[in-house]
Amino acid sequence: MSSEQENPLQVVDISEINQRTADELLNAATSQGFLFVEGHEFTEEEVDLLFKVSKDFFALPAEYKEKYPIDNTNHGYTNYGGENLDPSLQKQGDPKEALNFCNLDFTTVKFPTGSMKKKLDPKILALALKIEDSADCPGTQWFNSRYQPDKPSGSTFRFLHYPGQKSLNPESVIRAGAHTDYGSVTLLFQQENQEGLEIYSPVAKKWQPVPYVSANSAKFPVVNIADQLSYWTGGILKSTIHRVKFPQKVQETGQDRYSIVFFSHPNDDALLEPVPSEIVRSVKNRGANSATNVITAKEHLDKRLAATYGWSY
Ligand SMILES: O=C(O)CCC(=O)C(=O)O
Ligand SMILES: [Fe+2]
Repeated sequence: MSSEQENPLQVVDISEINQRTADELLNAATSQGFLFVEGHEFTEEEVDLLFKVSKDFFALPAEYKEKYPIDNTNHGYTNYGGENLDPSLQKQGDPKEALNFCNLDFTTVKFPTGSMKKKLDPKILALALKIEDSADCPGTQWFNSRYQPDKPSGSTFRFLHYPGQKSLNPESVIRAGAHTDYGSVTLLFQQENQEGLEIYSPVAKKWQPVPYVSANSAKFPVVNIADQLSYWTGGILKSTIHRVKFPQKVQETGQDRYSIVFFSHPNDDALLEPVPSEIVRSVKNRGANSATNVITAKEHLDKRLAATYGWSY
């Protein structure tokens, strides 16, 4: 494994979906809430191409990019300073720009092989949590039944660009304010020498950098648990707080940071109720287990977006 920095996160090989991999995933998801995955079958070429498309887009003139401003479905372009991920602490928006693709039509997505589809299958989490069968839904299908490709969801694909700065102005040291993600699971690609992502580790109880990690030239994407999975599991799965800093090394090189993120959300109408699992029932008074009014995935997303962008619905 090549990484200059120490890596506080587990690398989980998801090429086989079985009880062993599910248990490894559960271990990472219930401790740091962040992990790396290998055996995912995204090719180097695909990822490099996406970074190129992203770089080309952000290099366009502002007048062009601003023709597609973000709307209240979370789709479109956010200009520099246009998003505040930590409104409780930050007065100004983050020093970054972003392009969101929402309202994605998953019914037209063609998977190249059957095995690829299997690897994107949330069944691994059902196995991990040992979800019980109910009259209308086998336990292994509990998550799948809430991710129906023909139904609307908040799933969002996002390009991010943090322009390089050589300034040591403490005001601009945070590139993305501290936050948790709004969906169920997030997948993130980053590039070498553009570090800066940090988690507030539930294990170490302090900020820890998430290094760029690769092996045999394959990049390992970061996977993190987000709010909705924390609700579904009474807080057992950790929706860990994270932010993007401006590390000294990167300030010295003045390097831009580009990241590519996929926020996976269940169908809008999915209820954030506790999953039928002994593991989840055993935790009392946390997350969805203690909620008197169970909310839907969309209600949760709208609430978070309203705080981030100052929108009202
Ligand atoms: O750019 C990054 O590495 C983090 C982005 C992020 O956390 C987000 O957009 O939710
Ligand atoms: Fe995030």
